Amino acid sequence: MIYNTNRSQPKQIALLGSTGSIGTQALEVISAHPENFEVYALTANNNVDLLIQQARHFLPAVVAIANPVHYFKLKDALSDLPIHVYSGIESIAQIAAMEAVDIALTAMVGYAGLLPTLSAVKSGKTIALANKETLVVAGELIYSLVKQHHAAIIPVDSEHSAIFQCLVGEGDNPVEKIFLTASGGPFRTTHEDDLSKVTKNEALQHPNWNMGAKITIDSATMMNKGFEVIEAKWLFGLESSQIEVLVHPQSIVHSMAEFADGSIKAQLGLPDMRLPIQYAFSYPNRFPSKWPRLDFTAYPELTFEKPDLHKFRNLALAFEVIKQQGNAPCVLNAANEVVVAAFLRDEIGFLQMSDVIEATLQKVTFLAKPSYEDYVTSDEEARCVAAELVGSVCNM
Ligand SMILES: NC(=O)C1=CN([C@@H]2O[C@H](COP(=O)(O)OP(=O)(O)OC[C@H]3O[C@@H](n4cnc5c(N)ncnc54)[C@H](OP(=O)(O)O)[C@@H]3O)[C@@H](O)[C@H]2O)C=CC1
Ligand SMILES: CC(=O)[C@@H](O)[C@H](O)COP(=O)(O)O
Ligand SMILES: [Mn+2]
Repeated sequence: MIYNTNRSQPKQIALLGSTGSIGTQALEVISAHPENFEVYALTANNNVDLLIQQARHFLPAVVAIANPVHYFKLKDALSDLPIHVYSGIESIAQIAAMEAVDIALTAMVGYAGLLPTLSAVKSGKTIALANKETLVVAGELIYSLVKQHHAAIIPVDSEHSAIFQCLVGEGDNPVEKIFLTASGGPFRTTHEDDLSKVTKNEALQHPNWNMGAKITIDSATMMNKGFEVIEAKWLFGLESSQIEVLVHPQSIVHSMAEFADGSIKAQLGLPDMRLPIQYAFSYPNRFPSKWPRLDFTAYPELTFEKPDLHKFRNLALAFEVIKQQGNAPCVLNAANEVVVAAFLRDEIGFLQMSDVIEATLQKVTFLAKPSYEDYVTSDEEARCVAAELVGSVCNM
């Protein structure tokens, strides 16, 4: 079988966040299909050594480092190669819009993904979206621009890829409801009273997935699932009442979609992000893979339970902000980035993260119909409020 469908040239991929967990796995996918995919651009923030190594191996047309401190080291290290070198987040946004780019993979973490994603959308690109924070912050704006510029967003997040795969072939059949599965994180069975004592190292031990530090903490607090509810709302045009979170500790059923006749489709597989990344690149085709496959007999029990919204207050807060809309999800995201960073620096405890987020949501000015500039100022205001609450300095 020939998998290079309808194309004489490999798809040119801009890997935004190539040094991270998603970025490095995306490079494995590209390496496995050199006839179909080529690296056009690589970007990072601080890990200049890995970026240099990746650039020398994959020979992209362009590389960029967000933190300008590393620019000269990067430039010097690649001076013998025909690679354009840039620095700053604006240059990453420009790369996402470059003519030659077929797919922009947004694999950078956090609010930093917003500007490059907006740029890719405004250029009508196909975006393989891993950076869920962009849709949390500004989902409404992103989707109005997607429509206007005929861009396409293909989800990479495992749950959303699962639902996307369930929807293929359904045409106009409406989805009645989706079930977003959640592992429950490392503290699923920890008693609520003991959460005040859990450590950073315990929180960084995800039961099923090996991911970057920020999303791993988000999984431990279940903020990740709250973000994913917001992400699903925008990706699939659903009301929050149509989205149910189901704790599924095995992370084998990646999510499910229920249709008008009561039929439920699920997508299953081992917890391995290479599959959703590859599908986002190959869609609407499926390419072969050599990664390990699911052996059902190794998982004789697939279990499901309701999430505990009292214990995991971040998930409850995410449902609250969905009701409020406006800039509330943007504030939620900014406060969360501040508290996760503070928790990772051992400055605050696990439960304080929800306290600070809740207080920040109460203090920041609510805007019902935010523009892009409003999102920028809301993000800044929320970061300052949250920083003060955790006892650190606001740098804005
Ligand atoms: N990891 C996973 O399995 C999954 C991740 N996601 C989402 O994908 C995104 C990436 O996650 P993950 O790969 O785990 O994260 P990592 O922390 O492993 O990697 C983040 C990447 O973003 C870059 N980066 C960080 N800050 C900035 C910045 N300010 N400007 C530009 N680039 C920046 C990093 O560069 P450097 O290395 O130089 O710091 C790195 O390349 C997140 O939004 C996450 O929620 C979604 C589903 C699953
Ligand atoms: C791999 C992936 O998509 C993560 O978002 C994962 O879902 C995190 O696990 P939790 O279900 O614990 O949030
Ligand atoms: Mn996910």
